[in-house]
Amino acid sequence: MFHPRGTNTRETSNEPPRGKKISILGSTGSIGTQTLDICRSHMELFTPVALAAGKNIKVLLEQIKEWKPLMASCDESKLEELKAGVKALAIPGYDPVLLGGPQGQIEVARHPDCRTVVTGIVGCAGLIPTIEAMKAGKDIALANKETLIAGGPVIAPMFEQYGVSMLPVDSEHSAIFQCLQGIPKGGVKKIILTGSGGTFRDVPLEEMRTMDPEVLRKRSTTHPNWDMGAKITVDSSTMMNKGLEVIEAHWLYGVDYDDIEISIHPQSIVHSAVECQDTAVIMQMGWPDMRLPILYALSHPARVPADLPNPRDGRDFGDWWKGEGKDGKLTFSKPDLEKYPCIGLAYKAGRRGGTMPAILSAANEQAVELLLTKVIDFLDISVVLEKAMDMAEAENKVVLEPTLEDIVEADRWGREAATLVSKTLKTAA
Ligand SMILES: NC(=O)C1=CN([C@@H]2O[C@H](COP(=O)(O)OP(=O)(O)OC[C@H]3O[C@@H](n4cnc5c(N)ncnc54)[C@H](OP(=O)(O)O)[C@@H]3O)[C@@H](O)[C@H]2O)C=CC1
Ligand SMILES: CC(=O)[C@@H](O)[C@H](O)COP(=O)(O)O
Ligand SMILES: [Mn+2]
Repeated sequence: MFHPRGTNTRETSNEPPRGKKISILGSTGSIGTQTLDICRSHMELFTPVALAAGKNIKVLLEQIKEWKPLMASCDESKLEELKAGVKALAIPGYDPVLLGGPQGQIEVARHPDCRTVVTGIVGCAGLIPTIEAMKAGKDIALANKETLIAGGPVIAPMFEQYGVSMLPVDSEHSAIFQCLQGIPKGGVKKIILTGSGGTFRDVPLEEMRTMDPEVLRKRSTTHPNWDMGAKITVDSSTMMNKGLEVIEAHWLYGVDYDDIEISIHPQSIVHSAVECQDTAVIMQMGWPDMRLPILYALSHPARVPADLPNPRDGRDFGDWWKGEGKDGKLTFSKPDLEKYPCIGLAYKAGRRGGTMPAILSAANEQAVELLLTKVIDFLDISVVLEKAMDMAEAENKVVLEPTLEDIVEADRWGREAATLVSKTLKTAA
């Protein structure tokens, strides 16, 4: 039942890496900028050689000025602006390769000098660059969970085929990976994914139903503990993030859905746990700070010194042990599946397998976009997703042994289905 695949790494030395060259997809986002923070604090260990951004040219140019990567890419519509910006920097002797669009991301992902690609792009847009990176023999430091959730059936066989690893950056999966170090094969019984419960964790469902939809929408883009991009923050509010993480854990660790549990842990101090066959439970703890999982994905198997105080108040993790303030308490409870229907939908999609997770994840990306653009309300999200999954069954859209083309098509169809369903909702209203 438990068979780690992509996390079987080719690293053999416990010594810290020296000058490991990395590419970053989504360098201007939350994960991307924190990866560069880690490079900055560990200059001798990690060197970014290629950066891929979307439309944020201002931040990309600041990064180019600081890091002088050999290659940079951005959205096609911004390429001329990027070229002009780099020219205006007038860095003597510096002449990087500048690219645009999906091909630019692919070239960054498979840059000949890079060893590991940090995938901090958001959504299924990361699928093809990640696959191309693996084909080029690059290790993946995976933040972009949507890629593995949609592409799992195609990506899983590639670990052995190309001899590459996929180490988790997602905090829960990093926690599991850290807990697994030293547990012998066959020693694990169950994975316990912790989740904060999101911004509405203390608001009863009945009250949410009576709240102003604009208030719900605005609040759903805030997180009680983590500072992250908009899409994943909304996913935390619906707890679809945890549902997606169940599917991510299935693919990363080869674990059955029956052996993955979710626990609500409002403090986000325990990042996940592994229950062993002998009933021991091993947890990994730390501040809600992505810099640690990013660092570990890049330094594994070494543990390198780092100074990572709580990003929200600057305290050292040692302060936590003194039981100061609210952090002195750790609580755990079962999720309310009526309040968080997305959890049930994710288990259902995962168990169905094939392209159903790709359909669900794509429909969810679209539903979040429709929420942020005020087309649907927060409580509509799970309704849209359930209807999209039903539609996929009714129209025989689930391919059980998909090719990459089937997954790309499932992604396209899932978005379209969510849009169609959302129109039905509005008409009904
Ligand atoms: N943030 C976090 O703490 C965590 C994030 N993750 C996962 O990491 C991934 C990134 O999340 P996060 O950093 O929060 O997201 P952000 O929204 O902060 O950043 C997304 C990055 O991807 C780029 N981007 C977005 N869409 C596209 C596209 N279609 N093509 C090319 N580039 C694109 C953006 O470019 P630009 O801004 O220049 O337009 C930006 O650099 C997600 O999959 C998320 O689930 C997982 C665990 C924790
Ligand atoms: C930081 C990280 O890994 C996120 O996925 C985080 O876990 C989101 O918080 P929730 O626990 O609320 O989903
Ligand atoms: Mn997570």
